[in-house]
Amino acid sequence: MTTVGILGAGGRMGRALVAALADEQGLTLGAATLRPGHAELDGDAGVLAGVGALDIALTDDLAAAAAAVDVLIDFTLPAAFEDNLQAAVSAGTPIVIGTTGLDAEAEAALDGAASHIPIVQAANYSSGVTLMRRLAELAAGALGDDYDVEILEAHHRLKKDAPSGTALALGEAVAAARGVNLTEQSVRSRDGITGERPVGAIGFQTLRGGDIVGEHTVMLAGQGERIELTHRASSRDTFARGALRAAGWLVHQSAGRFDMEDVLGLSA
Ligand SMILES: NC(=O)c1ccc[n+]([C@@H]2O[C@H](COP(=O)([O-])OP(=O)(O)OC[C@H]3O[C@@H](n4cnc5c(N)ncnc54)[C@H](O)[C@@H]3O)[C@@H](O)[C@H]2O)c1
Ligand SMILES: O=C(O)C1=N[C@H](C(=O)O)CCC1
Repeated sequence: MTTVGILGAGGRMGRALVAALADEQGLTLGAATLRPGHAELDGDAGVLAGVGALDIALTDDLAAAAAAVDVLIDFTLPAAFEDNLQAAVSAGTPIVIGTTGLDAEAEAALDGAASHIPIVQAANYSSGVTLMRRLAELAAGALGDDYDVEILEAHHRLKKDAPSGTALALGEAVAAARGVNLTEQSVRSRDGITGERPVGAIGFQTLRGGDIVGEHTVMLAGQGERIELTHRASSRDTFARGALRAAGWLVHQSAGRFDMEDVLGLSA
């Protein structure tokens, strides 16, 4: 049995992961952390997740949690990321990263850590979005600059980062297909007299409201037609199941940096 440590077990995704683990074959909850000062510290992780007692106490002792399990899963916040990664490296424990909104410094830290431990990172652990990235790459490469790409995303009102990590990953797929740099081609807002749309721009539109779990559309608009690739997540369980699948796969890998395409066997 593979033991899993959930970092940020009090969050929306943390609770979804603990709940999904309760009926997952071959994986079991081994540790669950909360941020220091959290009101539920020392409580039971299963009770907080709404699936009944699992006999795993919620802790803020990151080092002990990392040392106690076979694999860690991090869906927290960028501010917690550095400590989480350092704890994984110090304990030699593989880690699955779901946290989005990471900056260039955090990405560089990931590169360094990947020479010590196996790491999977994905902005979206659903199989559907993993396939959609491939479809977006194929469509953008085939259609070229005559088709304007706009990436639309919608999430719940509590989401803290924008555009979503998934939208940016879809943008990277389009940029790779076109052989351009995403940062140089991105248009993230429009207001006032913007002028005509630059050829080759990759636009991002962000919507926030209510309890929307996560929706993404890649629109490729040409003359007289447009294609729209859309993914709608209706439950966080789809992200949680994907991350658990990644965790089960990661414990059999050597040190290195992987993504969800590697986990699903879609890598070229
Ligand atoms: N990759 C994916 O498939 C996917 C899916 C959903 C969400 N996400 C991302 O996961 C992250 C979390 O999303 P969420 O909706 O669960 O947010 P959330 O705000 O509900 O949860 C984040 C949790 O992290 C906790 N936290 C902060 N610092 C901590 C620390 N030092 N130790 C332990 N816990 C700490 C917070 O207290 C909070 O409970 C976001 O970055 C989000 O974009 C990724
Ligand atoms: O709820 C969130 O936050 C989500 N974040 C990920 C992202 O930023 O792409 C995945 C979808 C849900």
